[in-house]
Amino acid sequence: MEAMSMSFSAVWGGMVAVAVVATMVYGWRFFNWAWLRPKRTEKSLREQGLAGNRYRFLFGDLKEVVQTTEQAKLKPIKLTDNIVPRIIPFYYTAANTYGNTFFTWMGPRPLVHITDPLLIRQIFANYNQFQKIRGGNPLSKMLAKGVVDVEGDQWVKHRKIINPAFHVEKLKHMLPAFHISCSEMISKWEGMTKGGSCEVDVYPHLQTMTSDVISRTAFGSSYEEGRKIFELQMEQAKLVIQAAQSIYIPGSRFLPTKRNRRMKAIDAEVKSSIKKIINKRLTAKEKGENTKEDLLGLLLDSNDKEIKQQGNSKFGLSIDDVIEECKLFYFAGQETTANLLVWTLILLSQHTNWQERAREEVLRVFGDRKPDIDGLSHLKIINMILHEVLRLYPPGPALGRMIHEETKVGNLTLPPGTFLLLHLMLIHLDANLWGDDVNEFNPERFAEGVSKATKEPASYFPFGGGPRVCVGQTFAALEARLALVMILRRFSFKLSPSYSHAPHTIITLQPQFGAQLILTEL
Ligand code: HEM
Repeated sequence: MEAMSMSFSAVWGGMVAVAVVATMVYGWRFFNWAWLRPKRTEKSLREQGLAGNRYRFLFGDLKEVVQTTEQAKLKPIKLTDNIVPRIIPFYYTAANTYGNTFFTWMGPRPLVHITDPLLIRQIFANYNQFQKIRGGNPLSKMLAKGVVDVEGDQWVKHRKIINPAFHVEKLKHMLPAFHISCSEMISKWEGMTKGGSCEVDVYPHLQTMTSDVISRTAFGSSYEEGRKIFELQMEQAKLVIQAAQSIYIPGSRFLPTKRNRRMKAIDAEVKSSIKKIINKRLTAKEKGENTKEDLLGLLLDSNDKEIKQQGNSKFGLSIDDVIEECKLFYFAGQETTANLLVWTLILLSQHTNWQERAREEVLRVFGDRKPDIDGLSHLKIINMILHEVLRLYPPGPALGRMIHEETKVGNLTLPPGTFLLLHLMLIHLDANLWGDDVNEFNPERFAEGVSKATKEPASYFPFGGGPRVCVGQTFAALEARLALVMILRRFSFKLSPSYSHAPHTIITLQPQFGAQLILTEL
């Protein structure tokens, strides 16, 4: 009996000892992660001459970034004001305090801010070393994975299969789908103006149009189902942003919170809808039916070709991969193009001389004719205008990267795990690069092309750069040009007195209170 009780207490004692050691190990790891490592990094960055914020336990600058952004969003600004302090108030103040390259803290991670165009070009070129930011809440991935979410050989494989779907030769066949979506929007506006003028918040209309374009071009005849997917993806985007604005506690994605449950339900529904569309398509293909030349069809074809060429299915995408790519097209291609169009209409409302010049060009090139790919590719004034809008209002004002091993960036040596923020917009607004009129809307600066518009040719990055440059760039340019042609031909427009200038970012750069314009039928 005594022996039994002794062995019980020995076991109990052992368990307590294990628990104490485990607590100490995890406690130490946590302390190292949340305090010692960031402090060591801070010391090393300062020793290398880089200025930045003092590290604060666990949250770093996260709370202030959220607070200052919320604060900035409370008030609209004047049309002539610099928009940077409203969009990234915290980083704007830090840049003014510390200079061009500096660091802040994203939780316990150092965030090094880069505003040197040559350095950014190097980072884009070395895409294996400088990868997309990972970590945080794994549920955020539910919005879209696909090609944006892979690195190294996997990225090469995805990109190789996706690229052919976005060749201009293929996009040509999507022009009718662009045209239908755009005509629907124009008809709605005609219904509102009834031959005269009226105030329209054009932003939601442009969003519907660009989502319709993606629904039609991604899934062809199944675009009604595509629309439903789009709505679900929009809801998911809002939930992902909420999740991204808080520190992620490992394992908390499994908790049955309202947000977690909704995110998982949306993900399941989106995946199942896309799977149904794909299965229908595969059955049609097996029967030898003519499958449409939409993004999904092109993706499936390109995938088949790659597998046949390499003789092994591991070189192709799985059906789950294809689903993720389709989800990604909504996310990557819809808001971005809607934002480009909405800022274009806002700027042309202010700068009516450019609106007139653009309209003259449209009437000269097309008259009443249906816009074709040739004409759209030769619109010089419209092209200059779109370049200038993307300079002043890039849909992605800054891009994130991270490093996984000690890496040299310029003359800095950064530790593994460092995040980098590449400030495209700050470069687009740098007077040293663009001249004293940098804050003015002046499409003329692009009259001789992008390379002649700045003192340093590699200073314009609305579509990113290097091998991971936006795959949908020509798609977006074509869609935006066509939409502008159709709008300019039918309406003149100016800002309504009820418009408040309030650019803000929800992943992309948007007008916070909409875009109220007075449309007048021509
Ligand atoms: C005005 C419209 C658009 C802008 C300004 C834009 C901007 C960008 C930027 C800046 C990147 C690079 C991101 C980074 O390096 O971290 C990117 C990547 C990407 N974009 Fe776009 N985009 C637009 C339209 C589109 C469209 C219409 C699609 C597809 C339908 C699309 C699909 C993608 C994809 C798939 C990637 C990831 C490429 C990769 O990682 O290899 N984008 N875009």
